[in-house]
Amino acid sequence: MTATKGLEGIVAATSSISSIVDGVLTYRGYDINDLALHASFEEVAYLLWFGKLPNVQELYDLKQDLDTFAPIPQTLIEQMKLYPKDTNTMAALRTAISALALYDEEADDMNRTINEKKAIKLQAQLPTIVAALSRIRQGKEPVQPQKGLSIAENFLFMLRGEQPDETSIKALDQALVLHADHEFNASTFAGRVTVATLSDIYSGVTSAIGALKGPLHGGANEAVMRMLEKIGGIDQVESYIQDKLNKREIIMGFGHRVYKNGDPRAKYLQTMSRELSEMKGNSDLYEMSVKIEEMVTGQKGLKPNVDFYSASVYTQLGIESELFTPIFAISRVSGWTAHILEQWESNRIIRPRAEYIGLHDQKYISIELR
Ligand SMILES: CC(=O)SCCNC(=O)CCNC(=O)[C@H](O)C(C)(C)COP(=O)(O)OP(=O)(O)OC[C@H]1O[C@@H](n2cnc3c(N)ncnc32)[C@H](O)[C@@H]1OP(=O)(O)O
Ligand SMILES: O=C([O-])CC(=O)C(=O)O
Repeated sequence: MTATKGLEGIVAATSSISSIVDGVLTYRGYDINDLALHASFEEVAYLLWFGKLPNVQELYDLKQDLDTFAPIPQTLIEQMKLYPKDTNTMAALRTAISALALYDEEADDMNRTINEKKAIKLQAQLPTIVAALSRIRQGKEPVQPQKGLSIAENFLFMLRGEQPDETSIKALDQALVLHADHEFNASTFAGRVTVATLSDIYSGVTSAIGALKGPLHGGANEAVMRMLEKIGGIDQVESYIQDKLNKREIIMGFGHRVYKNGDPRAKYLQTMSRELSEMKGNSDLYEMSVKIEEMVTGQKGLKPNVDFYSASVYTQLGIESELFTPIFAISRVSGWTAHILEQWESNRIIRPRAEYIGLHDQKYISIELR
């Protein structure tokens, strides 16, 4: 038995949800480029769960369900108010999603239709929870979700407490489409491992949130923003990045386990970042990001991943950096739950082996003699 560090190149299972072949990302066989330009996030979520794009009636029904499920229990809101105000938002989200299970009488029901309903429920409630966490942290009352809005619009509405502008809604909706699924990424794999023991969907999503939080995965978008803040301005980019490159330190938002010639999602976020900077008449963040990319790609050949330009996009949408990774979760919960449902379709517990490299033939010595 020989281990492969980080399971690189290991095919862990089959899946029909998304694929990355020769750098091309598809959801259920649809090219991400097509979906990014034409599909709404709700259509994409439906596609991931049910394997086909919805027709008008199916999309209408899904939106009705999302509207019905979007409010969260008042008791959960009261609990969230007791979380420390300066806590990490992903840690708070992980706790809240775990707690949400306690208010769902069907949490442990393994019926397929009921689990599909729970997937839609989680998708509907995650944005409500993230917006509520943000407002509570700022000492404000959470805003109730409004019926008839898209997930992107409703989230921005609950966050800001006022109707968002069309540009912000469009940008966020496209970002949600781009982040929805990505075959066996770390958080999806964590979710699948959890539910393969026949544990419940909330446990699977809680595990996935825990894995997404890390800066080598979803947490990188927040880390990119922290780096941009630390650099401070275009004139400091060169010395800061050069120093990191010389020290062979990790630069957040670059590199990828699967894409070696660039992440197909990054260009949309870059375009979005540029367009927002042109609209706002302030291109500082965008120009800093471009300069960083020139240096990192130029010297190391590493390309920006989905997290790099999302940082400047979300900041220009007026969203605080603590919400960047939770927004990733708002999108990815569609993929996580689709994978959980797929895992159960032909389940087997996920239990690989370890290559033992520890000591051998140790003899027990009683405690007084150690
Ligand atoms: C949604 C997402 O999860 S996208 C990824 C988000 N994560 C980040 O942006 C964090 C920064 N990036 C990284 O840490 C890595 O590129 C990962 C975690 C994404 C992928 O990790 P791996 O597949 O294990 O990359 P791996 O270590 O094989 O990289 C190859 C080489 O490039 C280097 N490298 C990879 N990414 C970076 C980076 N961002 N900055 C500097 N060097 C890097 C590695 O140090 C390694 O160098 P070496 O061969 O001299 O040891
Ligand atoms: O696939 C990965 O390893 C990480 C990633 O880009 C994602 O989850 O979107």
